[in-house]
Amino acid sequence: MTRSTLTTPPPGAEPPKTHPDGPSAGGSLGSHFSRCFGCGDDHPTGLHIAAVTPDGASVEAAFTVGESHQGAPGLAHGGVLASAMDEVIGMSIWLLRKPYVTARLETDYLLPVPVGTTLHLRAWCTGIAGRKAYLEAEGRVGAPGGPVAVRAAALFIEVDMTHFAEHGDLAALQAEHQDYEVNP
Ligand SMILES: CCCCCCCCCCCCCCCC(=O)SCCNC(=O)CCNC(=O)[C@H](O)C(C)(C)COP(=O)(O)OP(=O)(O)OC[C@H]1O[C@@H](n2cnc3c(N)ncnc32)[C@H](O)[C@@H]1OP(=O)(O)O
Repeated sequence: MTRSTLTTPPPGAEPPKTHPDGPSAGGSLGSHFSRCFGCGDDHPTGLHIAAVTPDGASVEAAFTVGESHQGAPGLAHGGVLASAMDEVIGMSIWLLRKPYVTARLETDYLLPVPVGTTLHLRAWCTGIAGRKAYLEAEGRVGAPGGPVAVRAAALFIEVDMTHFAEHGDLAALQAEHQDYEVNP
């Protein structure tokens, strides 16, 4: 991965501490929002990514590139692949049960990905420094051990729930996150 210094954990970064309320090893993560483009079951044209955590610390998902994901004829659009990376990275940091948002996403495209290909996605956190979380992801062709087609590195920033209330749709947030108080 040709990641930049901005997505590389600084000296002294700590390993992530997963939350006891998060899924245990082998568990599925579920969707964080039903209309999310990446994972929402109710999104009509979304990616519908469903992930599991093999170890409670990283996430894995399979994503099959469809007709609606094309850029060049018959080949996946790079922005769609970056979205899939962003989604699994976001899922992996959600294991900490703290709200984070993407601040920076770097993507390496190593192989063309034809329509019909199933990418085996994996994401994990490489360190936490204050509000900053450093994360990586990869997409492998055809099998979990297949050739790497896409790699990503990201910087996510921890926010509080008011971020979503102030900038987003508070009613939709409350409808699906009753367990969170916006102003505790
Ligand atoms: C519905 C409810 C769900 C609940 C939760 C569940 C979520 C469960 C999974 C989600 C799965 C979805 C996966 C997709 C995730 C998305 O797509 S999120 C959507 C896309 N991202 C955004 O909309 C974020 C937009 N940006 C912002 O809101 C603000 O810029 C940020 C990122 C919150 C930072 O603003 P801020 O809080 O004012 O912080 P700021 O002081 O500017 O920066 C803090 C530090 O980070 C650094 N930094 C900030 N931005 C950058 C950058 N781009 N590059 C490098 N460094 C940066 C700063 O330099 C600063 O460093 P230090 O000076 O401390 O060393």
